[in-house]
Amino acid sequence: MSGYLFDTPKIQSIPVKGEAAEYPINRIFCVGRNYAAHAAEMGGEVDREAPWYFIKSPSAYVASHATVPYPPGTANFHYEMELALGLGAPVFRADAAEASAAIYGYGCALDMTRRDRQQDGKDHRRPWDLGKDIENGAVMAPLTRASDWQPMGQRIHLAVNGEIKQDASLEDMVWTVAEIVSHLSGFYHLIPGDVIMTGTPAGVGPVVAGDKITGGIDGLDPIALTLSDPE
Ligand SMILES: CC(=O)CC(=O)C(=O)O
Repeated sequence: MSGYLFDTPKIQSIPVKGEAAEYPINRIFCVGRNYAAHAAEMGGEVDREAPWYFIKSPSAYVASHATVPYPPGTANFHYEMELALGLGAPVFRADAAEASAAIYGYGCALDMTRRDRQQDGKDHRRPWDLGKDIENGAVMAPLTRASDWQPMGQRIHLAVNGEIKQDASLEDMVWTVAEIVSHLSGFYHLIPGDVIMTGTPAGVGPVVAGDKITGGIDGLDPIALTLSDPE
């Protein structure tokens, strides 16, 4: 082969606290309904048998503190504040201890959602791609290495224009990060660069052009996103 027919998109990467090099994104997995109160506000229940997932394209990534246009194809665009983790070692069919040891770091994330398109998918028993896989819809703040921070029931919160909308504890997660990585490794050969967003607590809601979203998890770099007018 003598090269590609056209230029390929650059690899998306997340800054890491205290590191010059960035964390290159391979895949973005997202856990659905990992907080009972959010499952209830969506009219559902958590699945206690096993976690379940949807996927966002790496090209959906945007760095925290960006200003991005209100996306096309929705009249009900929602924020979802989440804890994200990035893997730093390969794992396949890992137990919880191996899974935990493979986590490179953690960061705040926003799983931006076209709620109307997601509902459409649910109503017609179709996939959620248009609801979840959104350009600029996988927002991530810089990662903190796992050696410097571990999830231990820290506060997770989000505000829109300064008004608190989501406020919970990481202890409320149905599936722990080790359980999630272990379970997902039963389906994929997970590798460094694979990112997992671990689900959102209750209090999701709509945003409009001009809104500023800010969020945080105690001990991690905060996250922000501002919405400008649609293109
Ligand atoms: C019901 C959802 O929006 C799924 C999801 O993104 C989450 O629970 O987090």
